[in-house]
Amino acid sequence: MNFDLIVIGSGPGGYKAAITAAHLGAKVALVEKGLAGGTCLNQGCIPKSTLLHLATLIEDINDLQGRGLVGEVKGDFSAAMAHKNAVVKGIRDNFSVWLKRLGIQVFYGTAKLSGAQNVDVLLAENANLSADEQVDELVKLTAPRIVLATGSKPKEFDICPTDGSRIISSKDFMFTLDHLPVSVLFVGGGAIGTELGFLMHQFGSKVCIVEQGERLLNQARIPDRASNILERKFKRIGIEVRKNASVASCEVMDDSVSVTFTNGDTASYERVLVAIGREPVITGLGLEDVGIALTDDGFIQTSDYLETSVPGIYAIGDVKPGPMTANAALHDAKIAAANAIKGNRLHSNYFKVPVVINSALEIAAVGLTEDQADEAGFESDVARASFGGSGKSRAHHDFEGFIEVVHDTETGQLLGGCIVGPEAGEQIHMLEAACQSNRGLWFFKDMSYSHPSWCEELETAIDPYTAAYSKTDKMIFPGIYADKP
Ligand SMILES: Cc1cc2nc3c(=O)[nH]c(=O)nc-3n(C[C@H](O)[C@H](O)[C@H](O)COP(=O)(O)OP(=O)(O)OC[C@H]3O[C@@H](n4cnc5c(N)ncnc54)[C@H](O)[C@@H]3O)c2cc1C
Ligand SMILES: NC(=O)c1ccc[n+]([C@@H]2O[C@H](COP(=O)([O-])OP(=O)(O)OC[C@H]3O[C@@H](n4cnc5c(N)ncnc54)[C@H](O)[C@@H]3O)[C@@H](O)[C@H]2O)c1
Repeated sequence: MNFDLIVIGSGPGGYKAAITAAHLGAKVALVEKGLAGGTCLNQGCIPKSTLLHLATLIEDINDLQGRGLVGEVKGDFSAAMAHKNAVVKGIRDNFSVWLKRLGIQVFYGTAKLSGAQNVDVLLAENANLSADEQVDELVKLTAPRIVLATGSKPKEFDICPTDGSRIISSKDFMFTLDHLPVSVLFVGGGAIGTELGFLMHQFGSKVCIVEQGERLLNQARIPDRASNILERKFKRIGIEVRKNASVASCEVMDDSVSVTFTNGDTASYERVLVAIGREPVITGLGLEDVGIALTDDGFIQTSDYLETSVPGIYAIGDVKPGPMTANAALHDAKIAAANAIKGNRLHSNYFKVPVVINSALEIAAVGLTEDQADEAGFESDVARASFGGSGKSRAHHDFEGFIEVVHDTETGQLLGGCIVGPEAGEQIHMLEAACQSNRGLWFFKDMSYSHPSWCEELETAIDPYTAAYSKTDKMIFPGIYADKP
């Protein structure tokens, strides 16, 4: 069967690439061997967001006790997991219909490259089909362009190998955990440790996070201030954090896991959840047969156009180097699909892609941090505001959080920033748009805001700086302030 484009994997990378190509007029095949929607829909973003919404509501409602609300709210973990399953199933059941409407042909089966323009699909043992619907059939697809979007899986920790029961991964958490453990140790204080750790704490588990690095969320794009405020809140609400530490040994007992930490301390937990990162899914894809080069750590190597070492084959999302987020996979997908159909023109640029963590505080960042801006040669400065004094925070009785706006002191160009606080993951789009405009700091000055709103603090943050630039008479940016000397 001939197509213009074959996409392997139906996660956010795969489905967005298929849709983008279909919108550009291409005849597209999409192949999926597991559950439609990939990691993000079935064991990542969507189920996590469903559960964390409940966890945050528990906190918000209980924080307002005695301020017009009475009756404490408690989580029901089993019911929450059932609700999460229904939400995910609802989206997944609609998946094929949605893609079919766009003219995309979906094949449920395992794909393997059999040439630079050929994909063999074994239609068998498909999780989306019932036992009677299963077919064991090889379908041969051809297309001049192929997109690999096969995603990633949890990394194993050899000291604590997962058994799907006492020692689990985030995948086991999403698929098999149906009751709330009394206590949980999270190995890894990254995105999963901080998000699922907060979630389980809110439902009533006793949570400890052990992180080998010197801070939580130890990634370049999240500034120290954001990690620190989250850690302080964890301590305040009773989540234990062990930094610069790991697990030295781990023994599974009848009803618990006995753990010795690297500093010699010992403790027992009902469950251990290992979240020390993820690794690309490449086994059985036939990459060696067609000569696709890998990086030293096993990701599919790509050019800035997201093309692999074999012309016409692209790789996107978690399976290639770069941020392992749905946000990045969606960004990649638009670029790779457009390049595949229209010729290589677009480059990936992860500074444009926000990172958002939904934990005890919502943390969102985009662009360059101050350190990254300095390293890149900018004369950077950081404009700051805290939410504590704002009308919205007082109205909502929700005072924690801040805004940092990184900008170039020479030109006022916005370079990036971080927002910590309510709806940070929504507010960050304002900062992202501002960074992409040539209005610099004036972007926030020119806006009219609703009041009270969280976003008006963006103007509060940059106010002292625009005043300073006005005095220099520099008219670097167009806009209502720059136009009127
Ligand atoms: C607990 C958790 C929470 C997360 N929360 C967020 C979040 O809130 N926001 C965010 O941006 N990111 C989040 N992520 C990360 C996000 O889920 C991933 O970055 C994203 O799913 C990657 O998309 P992808 O398309 O590259 O791969 P995936 O979503 O992993 O999809 C790959 C698909 O390819 C299929 N496949 C693999 N091999 C083959 C083959 N040979 N033939 C056919 N099909 C194949 C797989 O079955 C899978 O369905 C989270 C991850 C986890 C684990
Ligand atoms: N909101 C989101 O965007 C979101 C949410 C969840 C997951 N994800 C993505 O999924 C991927 C996997 O998440 P993750 O939390 O597993 O990885 P991560 O890379 O975010 O964090 C892993 C953490 O584990 C620590 N670690 C590694 N080995 C350790 C050890 N032996 N002992 C103690 N700590 C150790 C690392 O220092 C790191 O801080 C990430 O790349 C992340 O981007 C994204």
